[in-house]
Amino acid sequence: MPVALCAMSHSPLMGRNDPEQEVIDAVDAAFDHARRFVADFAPDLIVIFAPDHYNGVFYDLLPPFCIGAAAQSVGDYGTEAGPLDVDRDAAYAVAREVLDSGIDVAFSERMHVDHGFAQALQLLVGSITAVPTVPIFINSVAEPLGPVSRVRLLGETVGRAAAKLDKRVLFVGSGGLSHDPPVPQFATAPEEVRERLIDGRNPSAAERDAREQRVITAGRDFAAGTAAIQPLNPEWDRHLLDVLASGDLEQIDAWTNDWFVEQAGHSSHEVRTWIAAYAAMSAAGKYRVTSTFYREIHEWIAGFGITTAVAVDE
Ligand SMILES: O=C(O)/C=C/c1cccc(O)c1O
Ligand SMILES: [Fe+2]
Repeated sequence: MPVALCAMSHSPLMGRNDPEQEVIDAVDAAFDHARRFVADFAPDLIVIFAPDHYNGVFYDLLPPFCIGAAAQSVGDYGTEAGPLDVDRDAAYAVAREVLDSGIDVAFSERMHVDHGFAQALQLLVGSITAVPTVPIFINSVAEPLGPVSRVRLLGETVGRAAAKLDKRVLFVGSGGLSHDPPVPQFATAPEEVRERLIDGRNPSAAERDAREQRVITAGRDFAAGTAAIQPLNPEWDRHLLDVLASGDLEQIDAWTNDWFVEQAGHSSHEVRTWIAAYAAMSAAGKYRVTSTFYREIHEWIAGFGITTAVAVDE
């Protein structure tokens, strides 16, 4: 059955700490294009790969990957809260295929997700319930991380499983590109923050607000050039976009996790979601990137990209 792809950066600072109007207009136009692309494709199912930012997944039990058969959005940064419309049968089918292929994916009947999933679904299809989904969490934040080659293999297997579903499947990757927002690192966090990283579910409204305000302020400082945040790396971002568009994804296997951080910041690991989505596309054969948007947006602490791709009939 037909497959298509939309990979996009997210940033919860959108609408809260905005760049100049010309940039907003350009992003809006790119999202309009992506929305038309998705509407024209008319997916029966969205398989979405996204990270979490210590809102749904914590160090009390931290899998590299998790497929949700049911999922609940926490509604951080004003994103839509509540249950996603998860296609449970499809989630089980995908999980079986992934496990059969030897990839030890975790599985959840109550996955908690944050803006990584919700913002992408809201921007592309209007809501977290507009189209049935299979949500797939990819740890991109909490070290230690496995090699990126495993993400590519996960994506390929998910793509093979999706091809057997007899549905029109849109693969979405949500995250990246180069960026290093102040998401805490367990290794360097003070004790009270560590406790939150281990078991931080259901923060009070005041706790959530304080945390979000800290990131919004960091975005303002970054745009003003006064934040101690690793710079964006547009050259690295464009190289990644070129590699993904080339279809030669195996070259990514040689990239080390340290290299991602050196080049593009800790949260550049979020491009794992793009790599998985493109690898899923590759399982159906050759693909062609049909649109690419890229801007450095300091206000949103993001090398900000949006791409779409279609399968090529051979
Ligand atoms: O506050 C967080 O949890 C994350 C914020 C953020 C900021 C900019 C880009 C991103 O991908 C983010 O997740
Ligand atoms: Fe993120």
